[in-house]
Amino acid sequence: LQEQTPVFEERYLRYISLLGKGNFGSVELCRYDPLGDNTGELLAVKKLQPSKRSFLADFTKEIKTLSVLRCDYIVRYRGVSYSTGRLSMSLVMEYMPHGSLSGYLEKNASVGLGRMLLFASQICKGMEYLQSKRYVHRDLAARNILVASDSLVKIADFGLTKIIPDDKEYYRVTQPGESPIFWHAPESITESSKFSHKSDVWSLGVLLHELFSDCNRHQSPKRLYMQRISSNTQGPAIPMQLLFVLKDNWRLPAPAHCPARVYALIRQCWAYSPEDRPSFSSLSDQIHSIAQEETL
Ligand SMILES: C[C@H](Nc1nc(-c2c[nH]c3ncc(Cl)cc23)ncc1F)C(=O)NCC(F)(F)F
Repeated sequence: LQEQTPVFEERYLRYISLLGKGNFGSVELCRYDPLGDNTGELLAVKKLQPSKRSFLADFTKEIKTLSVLRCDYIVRYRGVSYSTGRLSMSLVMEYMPHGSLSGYLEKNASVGLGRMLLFASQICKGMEYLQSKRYVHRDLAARNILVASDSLVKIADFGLTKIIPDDKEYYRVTQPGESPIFWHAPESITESSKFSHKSDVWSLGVLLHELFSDCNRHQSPKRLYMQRISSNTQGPAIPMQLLFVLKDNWRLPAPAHCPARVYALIRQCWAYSPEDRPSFSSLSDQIHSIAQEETL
């Protein structure tokens, strides 16, 4: 890791509570309190479960990914903490007091159109920045957006992020883990498992659908897709059934109370062929003009 990686001494990281679990380990709320007087700052510490070597390699890659990112709309990396005892390391990030966007919207159903569009444009700007670094997030979903304040959200969870090689326009995944296929573009679901900035645009469309459904789990992408592909399919049939309805040009229906112009924008993100999908900067512009019209 680069020498400028700040190191937080484990002995001053005081555990407060568990923020959440992932298949890698867990994220804990800690206070970094070297003075021992509770004046230290709150931090989110991602602890890797003591596990297989591959996890450590991926973890180090995630740390390298995050450490070069400097953007107001991306969760801020703070450094690392080494635990001598367990010979493992933790990733230290800024703590976002309002938690994930999905949790926030379930708690605050009164988020108006103006703020929804503000959140959408912030996520687009964060994705524009990621694209400028040739990063493909690959796991864009409301559960992976964090809420800093009532007017600021940030993209988080770079565990699946890949860098597109300079000579290519996409990244091909060899070992797709348990992928969130209901957020994946068709070309990422088929055997080719291709991921690009345009497949991130597809996932952003699904994220906007969640946003304008207030992340209501009864209208979640997974629930709606499973209803459509007749929920009696189990196992391997699901990706194929999903591809079938997408090829047949079926898409998630407009969420209740979703303005027609917003749903039209979401549908652009779900163009079957990647090159027909808009760029993040075009999406930002369109969201901006919708915000001006709709909130007049
Ligand atoms: C496993 C962890 N899960 C959770 N994290 C938090 C959280 C609150 N505040 C936070 N501040 C900084 C961080 Cl990194 C997480 C949180 N809240 C609920 C969770 F279930 C996680 O990383 N989730 C991915 C993402 F960060 F994108 F939401």
